[in-house]
Amino acid sequence: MSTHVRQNRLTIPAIQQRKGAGSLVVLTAYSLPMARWVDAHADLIIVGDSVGMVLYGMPSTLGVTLDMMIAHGQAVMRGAERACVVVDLPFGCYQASPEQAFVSAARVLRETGAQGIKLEGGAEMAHTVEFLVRRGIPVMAHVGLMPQQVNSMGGFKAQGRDEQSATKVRDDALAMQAAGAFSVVLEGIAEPLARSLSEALHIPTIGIGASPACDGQVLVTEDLLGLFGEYQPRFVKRYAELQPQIEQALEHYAREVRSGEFPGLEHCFKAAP
Ligand SMILES: Nc1nc(=O)c2c([nH]1)NC[C@@H]1CN(c3ccc(C(=O)N[C@@H](CCC(=O)O)C(=O)O)cc3)CN21
Ligand SMILES: CC(C)C(=O)C(=O)O
Ligand SMILES: [Mg+2]
Repeated sequence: MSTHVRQNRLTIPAIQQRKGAGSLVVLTAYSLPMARWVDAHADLIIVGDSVGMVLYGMPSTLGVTLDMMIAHGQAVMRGAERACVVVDLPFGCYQASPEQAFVSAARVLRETGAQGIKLEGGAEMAHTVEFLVRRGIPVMAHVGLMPQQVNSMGGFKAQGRDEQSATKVRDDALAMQAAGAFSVVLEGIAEPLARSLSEALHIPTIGIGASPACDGQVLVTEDLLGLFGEYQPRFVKRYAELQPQIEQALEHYAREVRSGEFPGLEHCFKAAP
């Protein structure tokens, strides 16, 4: 029996090779139970820094730390066994230098067992991505609407809607591909731009608010389950409304505790005979 390298998991090269071979299913997860549910259906799981907004109520992703990402990455790795898993590098742990990015990314891979990292940025991050990739760290790029740049963008605003902005997004994506990224997330960009980029690039494009022509699609899992109601970007489709069910169950429990209906004797331990 093999005691090491248990690899019935989709690999990074397998994901990269899926270019043009049917849509990749990508979802986020932050916890063990969500990772188990998602693992049955997704090719790739992203442990997103959106965790800060979805689970911690932060106003943006800027408050998320590397320690938080590692803790959530560990939980997800315990729950997922067949999907490929990549972890977002959070704001401030990779932008300063290629060396800083390497130390952060190495911690993620070493402490979580995830196969790759994702980082936001375009041409300005190309040198860093090349530095990581040449040292054995698979990098997923993320261009277009970059939530970690919310302050300079003045909000979560779609990108690439005019010629100048489209040229910037295109240059960013091409720079990430040239630097060796195995795939690129296209977030919040004009549809025709996402379509033409998906045709132009030889690495798989994963769209969120991008285009059906992307090589894969990603959504924040809580968004599609109706478990996150703070805001609703245009690109979210709700496949379930779980919040009312949770509210009803909790209301029922509270009512039964107050009326004395719960717990029944069947929920209690008998004395020793
Ligand atoms: N739950 C969740 N889902 C996400 O998709 C997500 C996060 N959190 N956190 C990190 C970023 C932030 N994202 C967001 C958040 C809001 C909008 C939004 O409200 N967009 C509006 C207006 C866009 C515009 O002005 O151009 C929209 O209607 O889509 C978009 C992306 C995407 N990411
Ligand atoms: C939506 C995905 C791509 C992401 O970056 C996140 O969840 O943080
Ligand atoms: Mg993210």
